[in-house]
Amino acid sequence: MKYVSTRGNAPVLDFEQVTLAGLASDGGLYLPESWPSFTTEQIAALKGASYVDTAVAVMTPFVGDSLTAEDLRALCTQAYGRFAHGAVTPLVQLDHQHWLLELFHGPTLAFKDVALQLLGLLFERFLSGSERHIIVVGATSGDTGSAAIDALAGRAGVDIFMLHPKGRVSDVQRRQMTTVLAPNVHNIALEDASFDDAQALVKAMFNDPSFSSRFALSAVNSINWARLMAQVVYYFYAAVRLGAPERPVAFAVPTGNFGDVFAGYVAAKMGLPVAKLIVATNVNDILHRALSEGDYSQGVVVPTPSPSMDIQVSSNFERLLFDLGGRDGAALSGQMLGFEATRAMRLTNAQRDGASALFTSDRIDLDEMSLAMRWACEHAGEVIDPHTAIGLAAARRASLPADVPVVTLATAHPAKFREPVERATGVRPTLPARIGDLFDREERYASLPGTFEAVTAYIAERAVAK
Ligand SMILES: Cc1ncc(COP(=O)(O)O)c(C=O)c1O
Ligand SMILES: N[C@@H](CCOP(=O)(O)O)C(=O)O
Repeated sequence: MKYVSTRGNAPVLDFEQVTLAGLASDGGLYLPESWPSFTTEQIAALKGASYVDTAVAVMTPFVGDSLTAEDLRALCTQAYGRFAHGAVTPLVQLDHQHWLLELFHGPTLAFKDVALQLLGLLFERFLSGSERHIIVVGATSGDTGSAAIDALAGRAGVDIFMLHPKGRVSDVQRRQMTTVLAPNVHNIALEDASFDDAQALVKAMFNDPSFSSRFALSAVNSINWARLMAQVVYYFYAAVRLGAPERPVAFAVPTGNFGDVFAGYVAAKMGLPVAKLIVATNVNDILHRALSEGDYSQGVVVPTPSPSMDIQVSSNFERLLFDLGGRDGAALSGQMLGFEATRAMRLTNAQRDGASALFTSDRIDLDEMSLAMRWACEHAGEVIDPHTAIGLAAARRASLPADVPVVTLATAHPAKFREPVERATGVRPTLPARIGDLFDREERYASLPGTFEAVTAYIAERAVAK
């Protein structure tokens, strides 16, 4: 499998290269040069398959020659062996039509672990036997940071610099990052910044030749293709359990950077019968406006009780626009450069029509989010986190035929967001025993102004050069 950049002007790479590269050198994002396709029989053969078996089957076409089948299986077995549930991503039924797909049974209690546990092992595998030392730079609104740090802490050949917006992640999320004291982990709290500012700084580091030529930069955000590839798996795993390939299934996805729901789009392109992908946003609703009105214009980020979705520039939307716009790198590059200059763009008719065939969207406000948490607790006995609640609220409001199962992606454990959960439901979720002492652990992080100069100077002082 070969990978091409959305902006059409970067080298074509194989899977190993694309995993280590992260962002494309032309500022674009990599994606496969064509979508692998599964027949109905191949999907039916996944019935009863374990999570690891499903993962191997779904990811094999993407890894190409970079890993043998045995290697891929061994890495998946190791990555998913750390999950606290035997099904890895279990389904829980809420009522006759609605299910939760619990993606938070990994080490750091959010869906990010599904991909990042594997990505950490892929980095190790691809770096082993070489002298290379990679510098991972990442941005987090709370969950990617802890999952990436857990996956990379103490690994040889890697340093990780993780930027989070100071005061805009939950206390549990912050401590899950800042209490990891391994020498290769560097947490940076950006003062007066949003996640979007942090993400823009990360992209600027890749795009700045004088900085990026000094270090072997790599990415753990969903700009890295390998992240999305691993997330495609649970769409297959869930849909097959609910009747695919004979019965189409809809998914409601709490959305911010558009990575998780883009993985659903990839699953559909591969032949999985997906009835609808419901993109659920909080009041930071750039994606809802883009999908419902064609208006992709950046608003001011409003802090909410679902901080991981407080995002107004959704990196992976570029991948969708590229694919829907006929994969014209030059045209997409022009569209994205226009957005970068004016912070606004209109979707083309082809992009809008293409998106509306599969996607629908909704914007969920604070009251609707709390009501969904209360409904899940009172009617199904499930305590859910604010992000999941946004997905569930949109799922319950979507108009879908009654015979289509609707799966809401449960993206985080409620204990990561104890205050809003307790306010809505009266239940204060407890931290799982393995991190029960989180609030007794020592924290370490640097507070920096959110400027390119301050952050790159800090990294350059500590990072191993090429
Ligand atoms: C708990 C949680 N839910 C939903 C999202 C949104 O996912 P995505 O950014 O892939 O759209 C995030 C952050 O990515 C998250 O951490
Ligand atoms: N919600 C994320 C934001 C970054 O998203 P990513 O999927 O691109 O890594 C977070 O929790 O950090």
